[in-house]
Amino acid sequence: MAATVVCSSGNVEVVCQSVRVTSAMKAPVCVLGTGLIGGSLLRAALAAGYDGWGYNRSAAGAQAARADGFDVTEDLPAALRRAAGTDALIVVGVPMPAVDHMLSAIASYAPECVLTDVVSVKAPVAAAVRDHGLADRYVGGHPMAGTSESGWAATDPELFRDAVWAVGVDEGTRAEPWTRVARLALDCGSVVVPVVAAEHDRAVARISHLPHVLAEALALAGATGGDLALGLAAGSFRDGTRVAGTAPDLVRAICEPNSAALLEVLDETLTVLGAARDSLRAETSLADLVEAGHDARRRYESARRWEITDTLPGDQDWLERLRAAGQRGGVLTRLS
Ligand SMILES: NC(=O)c1ccc[n+]([C@@H]2O[C@H](COP(=O)([O-])OP(=O)(O)OC[C@H]3O[C@@H](n4cnc5c(N)ncnc54)[C@H](O)[C@@H]3O)[C@@H](O)[C@H]2O)c1
Ligand SMILES: O=C(O)C(=O)C[C@]1(C(=O)O)C=C[C@@H](O)C=C1
Repeated sequence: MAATVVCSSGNVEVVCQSVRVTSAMKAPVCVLGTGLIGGSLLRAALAAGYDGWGYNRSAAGAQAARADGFDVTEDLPAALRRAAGTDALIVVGVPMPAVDHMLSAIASYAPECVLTDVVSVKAPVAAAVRDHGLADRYVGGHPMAGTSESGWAATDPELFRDAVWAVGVDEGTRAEPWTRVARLALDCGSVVVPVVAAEHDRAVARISHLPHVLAEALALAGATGGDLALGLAAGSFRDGTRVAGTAPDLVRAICEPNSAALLEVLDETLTVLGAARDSLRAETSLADLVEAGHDARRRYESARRWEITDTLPGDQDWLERLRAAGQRGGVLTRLS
């Protein structure tokens, strides 16, 4: 059934006609790592009519998913053998340090399946995929959604609703696997931003990795103020430190593989903070920082994405055209 869908969340607002999709078009998903993101993806895909199963390294994690009625095993070769020789789409849902292990297993047990991932950095995953000889079947992915919680207990099939989901348009990407990954993102309720790995990594250093580092620093500043400071803390401290509640190992796995881009934006930010410090020391005004920051926040709030309607995977020059559209704020909201 075709329906009008309005997707609206923060700076994402698009109106689209959904397309007729039958369950026969939906090849199964095999999710490696059923924590917050992989587990939410498995649940969202099943809710959208996909078949699917998962792997979790811990018996307790797999058991928790099974208790909720999901088909999750702690046997990685078994999960992959089940995908081998089928049209299953493999989704790598683990943190960056565990990616190499997943790719080795994929190369051994399911060498022909199309694969994607949800990892927060894209160039390091793409390099690992090349090292394992899997590049022709890989399309990078990154759902821009999450919480500070971890593990199966935190999963939510609605996590990706109205989110943006970055899908890689790097040199050599093939149309058929790209379409499958983009369709999964759309079926999970997201809109798709086409982006090349290096540009993705520079962008997320600014809007995700720097905020994680600043949240840690802000949490420290508050805690150093002792009981009184923490007792007085209200909205600004709560919002600014929210992601410091994320598991430390995961924050490191998100930020450290993107160190070059993160260093660049950290240096920029230190310069801005240094100027604020100099102003306060000289007892002059904070106006420069505050007015520029206020304008920047308004730009974010009023930014509107637009729907890409003139390019589909497989069209002539589709990779270049999708890439250019993504850079200009375009999103794909449907695939025919
Ligand atoms: N948390 C977020 O907000 C967020 C958002 C978008 C993308 N991501 C990315 O998604 C991926 C998963 O993060 P998450 O938030 O779901 O974390 P999580 O801790 O909730 O889940 C991680 C999963 O990976 C598994 N895992 C970890 N190390 C492993 C290893 N060595 N071998 C096998 N399995 C292993 C864990 O058992 C768990 O199932 C990461 O790459 C992260 O960068 C996270
Ligand atoms: O909302 C959160 O809790 C998140 O941390 C999600 C968030 C982010 O916005 O920075 C974290 C890491 C990602 O790779 C993508 C999204």
